[in-house]
Amino acid sequence: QNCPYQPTYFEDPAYHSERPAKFLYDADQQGGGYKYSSGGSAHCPKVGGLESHCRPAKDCAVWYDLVRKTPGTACTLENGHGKGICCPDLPLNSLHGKPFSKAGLCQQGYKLDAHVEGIDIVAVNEAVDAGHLLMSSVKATEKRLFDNNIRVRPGSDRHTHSWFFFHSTNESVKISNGSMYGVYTAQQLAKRYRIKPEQVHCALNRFHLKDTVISNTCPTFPDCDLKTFNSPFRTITGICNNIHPPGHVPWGLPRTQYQRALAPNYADGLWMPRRAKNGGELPPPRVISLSVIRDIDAPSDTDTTWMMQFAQFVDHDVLETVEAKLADGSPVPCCTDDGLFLSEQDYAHGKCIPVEIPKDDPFYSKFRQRCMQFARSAPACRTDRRLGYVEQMNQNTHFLDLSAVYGSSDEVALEVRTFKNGALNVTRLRKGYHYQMDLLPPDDVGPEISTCALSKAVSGIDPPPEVRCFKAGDNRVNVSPYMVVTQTVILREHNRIAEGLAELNPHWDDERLYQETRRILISQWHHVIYNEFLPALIGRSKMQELGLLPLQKGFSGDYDDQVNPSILNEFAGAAFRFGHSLVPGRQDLINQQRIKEKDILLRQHFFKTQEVYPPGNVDKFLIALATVPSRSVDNYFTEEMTNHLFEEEGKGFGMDIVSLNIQRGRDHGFNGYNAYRALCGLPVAKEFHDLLDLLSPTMVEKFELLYDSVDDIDLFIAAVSEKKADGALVGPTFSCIIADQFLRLKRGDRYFYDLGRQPGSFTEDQLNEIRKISYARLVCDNSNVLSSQPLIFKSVSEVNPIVDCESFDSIPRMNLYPWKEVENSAWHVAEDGVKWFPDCDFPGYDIGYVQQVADGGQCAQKCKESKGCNAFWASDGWCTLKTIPSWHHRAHLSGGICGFVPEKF
Ligand code: HEM
Ligand SMILES: [Ca+2]
Repeated sequence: QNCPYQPTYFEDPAYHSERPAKFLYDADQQGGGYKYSSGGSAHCPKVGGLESHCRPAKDCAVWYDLVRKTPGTACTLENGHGKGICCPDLPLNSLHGKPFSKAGLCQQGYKLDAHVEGIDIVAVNEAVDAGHLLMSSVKATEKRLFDNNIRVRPGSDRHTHSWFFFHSTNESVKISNGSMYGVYTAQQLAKRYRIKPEQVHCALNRFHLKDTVISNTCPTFPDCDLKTFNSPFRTITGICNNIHPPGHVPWGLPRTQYQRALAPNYADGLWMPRRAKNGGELPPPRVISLSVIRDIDAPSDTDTTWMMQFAQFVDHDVLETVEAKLADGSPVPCCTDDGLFLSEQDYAHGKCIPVEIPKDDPFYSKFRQRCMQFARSAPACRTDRRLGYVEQMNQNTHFLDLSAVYGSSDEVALEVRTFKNGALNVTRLRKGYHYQMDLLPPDDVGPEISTCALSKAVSGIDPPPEVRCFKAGDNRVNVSPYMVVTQTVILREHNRIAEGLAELNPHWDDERLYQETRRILISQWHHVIYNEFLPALIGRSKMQELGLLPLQKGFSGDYDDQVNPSILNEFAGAAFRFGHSLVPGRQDLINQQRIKEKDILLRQHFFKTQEVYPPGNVDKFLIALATVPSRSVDNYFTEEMTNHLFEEEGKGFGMDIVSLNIQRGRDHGFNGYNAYRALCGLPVAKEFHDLLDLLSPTMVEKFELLYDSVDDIDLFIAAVSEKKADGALVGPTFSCIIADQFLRLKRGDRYFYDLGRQPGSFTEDQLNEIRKISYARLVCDNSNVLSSQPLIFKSVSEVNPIVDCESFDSIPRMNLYPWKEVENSAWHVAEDGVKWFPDCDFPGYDIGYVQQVADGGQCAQKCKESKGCNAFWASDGWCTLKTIPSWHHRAHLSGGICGFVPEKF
C-alpha cells in the first residue's frame, strides 16, 4: 500500500533563477531512476558476458574499464539526443566484506616479565612526578631556543609547512600538551623498570588515566542528547553520529586519535621511530628518495588530473594531522635557517626528527643543505584513556562530511556562514556591470593579507589589491590554485542548492536552509565518491568484494554500530598519500576550445591564489583538470614536490615530499611494508626477490641495496611503486588499506547517504535525485565551463565524449522538487510543531503506534513521541529504543510493531 499522498509537480514558469541555464527544478526531469528504452538498448552488446542497457554515463562509471574495451558500447539514449553508454546493472555487493580486525598487542595471553608485572599504581604516580620534571626540561629547551633566537623564519619553506599546511588550532595544541603527561609518564616507567620495548605497551596499558594523578589531562566528551541523536542533520563535529557508553570517547570526532591497521612498531615500544630489524639505523629518507624517485611524466590514457585533485579534497575532508608545536603554538625549528643541524641540546624537547641530507646530494648540495626540517606529529589523547604507545591526532572530523567546506568545529562553521538564506560566505567580484561568479571568501583573520599574492618578480605585475588567501572549512584550501577552484565549485553548489530550496520552501528559515543544503551536498559528495571516484581508484572487483558498490535503487541497511569509522593512521600517513605521485609540476589554464593558454609552475604557486582572480581563470583551471591526463601512481614524482615543495621565493630549493612521507611513516610507528602485505593477504616476502610479484626488478634491486632486511622497507615507498591492482590506479597494498577505510566510512556512518530507516534518511524520491549527480554535473552547474565529458575523472574517449553542459540527458541534473514541503489539509500539527500525516502507510509497517510524517511530500517513518513512541527500526532490522542509556536493549520484532517498546524486555 503506497502513501496516498501524490504530489502535484511543480510547474510554475515564474520560477527561474538568474542564470536560466542553471535551472534547478525542471518538471520534465522529475521522477525516479532513468528509464531504459528497448530501442536504445536493443543494440547494446554484452559487457563482460552480461546484458547491458544504454544509460547515462554516470550509471556506468563502475563498469568503465570494461565498457571502454568492449566495442559498440557508445550509444544514444532513448530520446535520441543524449549520449550514453551500454553497461550492465550494478553488480550485487558481496556481503562478506569485513574491516580489518582491531589492531592489538596484548590480546592473546601475553606474558610480562615478573618485575614488570609488579608495577602498580603507586609506581605509576611516582613516574608522573618524574614526568613533570621532564616537562620542565622541555620548557627550558624551548626557552633556550627562544632566547637564542632559534626559530622558524616566516616565509621559509618550513614555515609554510608548519603554519599554513599543518596549522594546529589552539584546542589541538592544548590536547596534545595534555597528552604529553601520559607520554612522559610512560617513558619514565619504561626507563625505570627497563621494560623491553615489546612489553612496554601491554605493561602500561593496564593503567587507566582516571586512576592516576593525571586523570584530568585529557578532555571528556559530552553525552549525546536525544534530540540531536534523532536529528536528520549530522552535527558539525560528528558528535552523536555514533553513541558511546558513558565515559568512552565517541568515534570520528575532531582531535581524536587515528586508529591503526597494525599495532605500531616504535623502537622503544612507545614513541621512538622504528629502527631496522637488526637494531641499526634505517636508511635516511632522502637517500631512499634520491635512489628510487625519478621525475618522469608517464601520462595515463584513462584518467584525468581530477583524480589527483579530487583525492586531495577527500583527504582534506577526512584528516588533518596535528604537528607538535612549541608551547606557545609556534612551529618547532628542527634545523638552522641555513639548513644545518642544531646542537644536541636544541633537540632535547623531543619534537624533532630532522631528515639528514647526504653531503653529495645532487640537488641540495648546491645549496649546502644537510638538514631537512621535520617536526614530529603531536601525540593524541589515547581513546582508551590508558597509558600506552603514542597515537597521532586528527584535527578534522574523520567522517566524509565535507568538513573542508563546513569546518570541523562549531566556531569555523559559524565563520563560513552568512546567516542569510542558508548561504555560505563568498567573494563577489564585479568588473563594470559584469559580475563574475562568486569566489571563496577572504580569510581576514588568518595570515597577513598579502601572503597569497604573487610577487612582481613572478607575475610581472604589482600584486592586485583584491588578492587574499581564501577561507574555507580546512586551512589547506590555498595550497594550490587547483585546490582553490575545487573548493570554489562546491561552495557555489551549496549556495545554488540553498537558493533553490529557498524558492521551493519560502517558509524555511536560514538554519533550515543551511542544514538541508548541507545534507544534500554531503550526500552528493558520498555518491560521487562511491559511484565514480572509488571505482577509478581501487576498481570494481575490490569494491564488490568489500560491499562498497553503490546501490542502483532503494535503501541500504549497511550501518553497523560496531564499525569504527575513524581514519586509519596508515591511510593518512601512507596509503592516501598515493596522490603525491600524481601531482603535476605545472597547473594549466585551458580554454573552452581545449587550447592551453598558459601554465604555471607549482613551486611559485603554493599558497598563492592570485591566478584564480582574473575573469575566466577558474573555468580554465577546471577545464585543465578535466583535460590533462593524470600521471600514474609510481616512483615518478615531479621535482616540484621532491625538491621545491613550499619553496621560498629566490631560494632555489624547498622540501622533499617523499622524504617527509617516509619520515612521517617512521614518526607514526608504521611497520615495514612486508607486514602490510601480510595484513592484506598478499604473500609475505622472505627474501628481496620475493617482492618481484609486485615490484619491478629495478625497484627490488634498489631496495636490496638500501635496506638490510626485506622487513625493513618503508611502507610508502614500496607500496607506491607496486604494480597496479586489478582495474585500480594503485597497487594491491594501498588498495587494500584504502578499501578498508572506505568501508569504515560507509558502514560506520549513521548518516551515510543511502541508508534507510535512520533519522538522516532521505525519501526514496530524494535519494533517486541524489543518484543523478555526477562530478561533471557539479562542475558544469557551478562554473562557466560549457562542455565536459560525462565521466570527468576519465579521459575523453568514444564512450566518454565531450558533450554540452546543457545536455541533461548525458549529464543528468538533480531536481530539488522532492524537497518541497507540501501543505495538506490532512496534516495534523502536533504541539511541537511537527506535522504528521496520519494515513500515510508504509509497506511492511504496522502503523499501530508508529506515525508517519509526510516529509517533503513523501512518507517517512517517524515516531511521535507525544504518543509514547520510544523506538525506531535500526538498519539491522532491530527495533531499537531511542533512549540512549539503554540503547542496547533491543527487541527483534520483525513484522511486528516498532513504536513503543517497554524499557525492560
Ligand atoms: C599541490 C599538491 C600537494 C601538496 C603541495 C601536498 C603537500 C603535502 C604535505 C607537505 C604533506 C605533509 C607531509 C608531512 O610532513 O608529513 C602532505 C600530506 C598529505 N597529503 Fe599531500 N600534497 C599535495 C597533494 C596531495 C594529493 C593529490 C593527495 C591525494 C591523495 C594528498 C594526500 C595527502 C595526505 C593524505 C597527507 C597526510 C595529511 C595529514 O596527515 O594531515 N596530497 N601533503
Ligand atoms: Ca570530515
